[in-house]
Amino acid sequence: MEKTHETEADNGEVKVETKALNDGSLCGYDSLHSLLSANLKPELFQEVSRLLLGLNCGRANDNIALPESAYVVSSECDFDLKAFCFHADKELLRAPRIVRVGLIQNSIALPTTAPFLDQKRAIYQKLKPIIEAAGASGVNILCLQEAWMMPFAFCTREKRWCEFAEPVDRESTQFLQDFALKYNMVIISPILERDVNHGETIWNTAVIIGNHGNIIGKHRKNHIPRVGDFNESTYYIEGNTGHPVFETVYGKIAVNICYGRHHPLNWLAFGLNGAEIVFNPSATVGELSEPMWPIEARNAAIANSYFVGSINRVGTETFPNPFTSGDGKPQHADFGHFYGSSHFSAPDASCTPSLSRNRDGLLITDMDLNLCRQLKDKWGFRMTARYELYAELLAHYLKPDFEPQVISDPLLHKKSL
Ligand SMILES: NC(=O)NCCC(=O)O
Repeated sequence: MEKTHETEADNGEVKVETKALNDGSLCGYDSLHSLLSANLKPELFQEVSRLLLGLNCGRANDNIALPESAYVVSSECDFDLKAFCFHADKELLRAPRIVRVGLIQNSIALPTTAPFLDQKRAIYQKLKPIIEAAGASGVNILCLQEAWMMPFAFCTREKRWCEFAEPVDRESTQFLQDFALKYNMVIISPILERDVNHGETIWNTAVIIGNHGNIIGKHRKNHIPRVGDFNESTYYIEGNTGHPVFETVYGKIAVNICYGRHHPLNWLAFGLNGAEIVFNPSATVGELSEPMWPIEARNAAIANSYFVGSINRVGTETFPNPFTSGDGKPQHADFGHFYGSSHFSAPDASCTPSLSRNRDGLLITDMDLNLCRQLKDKWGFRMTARYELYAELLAHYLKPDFEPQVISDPLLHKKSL
């Protein structure tokens, strides 16, 4: 990381100096938004924001005020707290359907060398005030990050980390059920699942806890990465739960876990099943995916006329034994920096500024779900999608004798004069 400073020499020449920073910030700023806002003239920043964040009902996202107690907790417990609002047009025949949605990003609480039970308990302790702040702020639906109850140890390929896996009705779910009940809140809890009834198998799973503290259901990660240090297929395989949409008292929600965000058909399937908000709990690092991060979520929200809540871990998790990435590069003991930057994208192409790149955080956003149908009516993506064309292509593609439809230039191999 580097921080830039402008200095003026005696001859009036402006020199830009850079200073190395290793705190996970962007040149000393906690997000791209704050970097731009601090360095651009207001009229330029407004224009850049218009394109970078889009406009919602013709204007920039409004901030919303939260109870004072939430700000006090965020400063005492040192987590980023931001709150915004997506509006929809007023309709004559339907009342607004406004829900308050929260995303939590966090680093682990103890070194990965600490006893496992201590690590688990410390994460619970760390999350408690953040979840309480969400509840006290009236959050209706809250989503945590991928495998929130453990370090993201899947880079190591060591099987001892499987000990963190739990059946869906166990400790981590019980911990969250109390908050769901206390705050009348739906909670999405992405965990490492152990399915005892199916031979103790392990899955990357999101548990959906209803506002009565009940378990509504679960969804298992559909697409498992084999990229860089993301050696997750050493631990679990592709999910077998399809693309469920969970109808909750606050709206229809679905979960596209991390690497699934690179698969447009995965996003589409949740949309076809009627999702109004799709959460993307993730664990991903700067070097691998940061330029993709804001684009994929925003594109999914636009293409499928739903809201997307993107959550990423924060910080660097260092493991006791070094590992390699199979790319000839030196062995190392961490994934790199999990860059946080959790945010919401809306179907009208607008999105909120992101949470910090290097601090724990809670992002709260009000959204009028009427916006989903309004965008369907406006752009008609569902009506113009030509699904039958693609169904036919895919059916054909899956056959062993498939041949790509390529029309070659008959003069392809003719030498130029
Ligand atoms: N957790 C996970 O699936 N990470 C894969 C890397 C990425 O998709 O950015």
